[in-house]
Amino acid sequence: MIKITNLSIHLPDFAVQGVSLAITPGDFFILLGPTGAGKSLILEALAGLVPINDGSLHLNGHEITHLPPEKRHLAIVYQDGALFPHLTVEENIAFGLRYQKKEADDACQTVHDLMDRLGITHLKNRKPKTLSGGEKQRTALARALAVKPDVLLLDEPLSALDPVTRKEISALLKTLHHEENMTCLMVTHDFDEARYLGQSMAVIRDGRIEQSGPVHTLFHHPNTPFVARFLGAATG
Ligand SMILES: Nc1ncnc2c1ncn2[C@@H]1O[C@H](COP(=O)(O)OP(=O)(O)OP(=O)(O)O)[C@@H](O)[C@H]1O
Repeated sequence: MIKITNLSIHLPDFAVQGVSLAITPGDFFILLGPTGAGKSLILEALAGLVPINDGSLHLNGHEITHLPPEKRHLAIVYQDGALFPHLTVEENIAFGLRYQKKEADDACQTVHDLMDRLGITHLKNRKPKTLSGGEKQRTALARALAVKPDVLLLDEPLSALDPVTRKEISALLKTLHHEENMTCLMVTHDFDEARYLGQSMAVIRDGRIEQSGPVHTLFHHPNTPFVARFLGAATG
C-alpha cells in the first residue's frame, strides 16, 4: 500500500538518509524515535510537503513522488489540529470536500455523519478558538476523514492533550482505524500509545531506520543496542 524507497532529504543541518519502508493496507504503523530524528520529515515527504532529494514514494502501486499534495489521497492531522481559525467546526470539516466533485447533499451528509460519529455535532457553529484541545482534535480528525483518504497521517495528534482526553481520543482512533480498515501512519513519542495503537513500527535515529517490524517484536526482541536502550525505558 505505502512503499517508501531509499528516501533522502538533505537540509542544511540534518539529513534523512536512505529510508525504505513498506506499509501494508490496513496497518497502523508507528514512527518512534528521539526528538529531532526525522520522523515528521518522513511523514511530510509522504504528504508532499517537503522536497525530497532522492528516492521514490508509491501508494497503492502508483508512484506519487512528484504529485502535488492534493493529488496524493492522504490526509494529515497535526498536534494542534491546525484548524482554519476563521471557519466554524462544520466549515472546517467541509473544507476539503470543496475540491472533490461531490453533490452538495452528499457533502453535507458526509459532514453531518462525521460530526455525529465524533460527537461534535453540538459544536458545529463554534470557531476553533472556543474549543478544548480534545474538541479540536476530534474536529481535525473529522476534517481528515471527510475526504476519505487512502492513508491517514498523524503527527503526534495526542501529545498536546491532557491524559484523560488523550486516552479518549486514542480509543476513538483505534475504533475508527478498526471500523474503516484504514491505513494509518503515526509519529509519536509515547511508548504506551505505540503499543496500544500500533501494529507495526519503525524506530528512527538520526534520519535512518534503526529497526522496523511488528510492535511486539521491537519491544521484546530489539536487534540493536540503541533500540534496546531506547525502548528499554518503556519496558522498565
Ligand atoms: N524545513 C526545515 N528546514 C530545515 N531543517 C528542518 C526543517 N524541518 C525539519 N528540520 C530539521 O530536521 C530535523 C528533524 O526534524 P523532524 O521534525 O523530522 O524531527 P522529529 O523526529 O519529528 O522530532 P520531534 O519528535 O521533536 O517532533 C530537526 O533537526 C529539524 O530542526
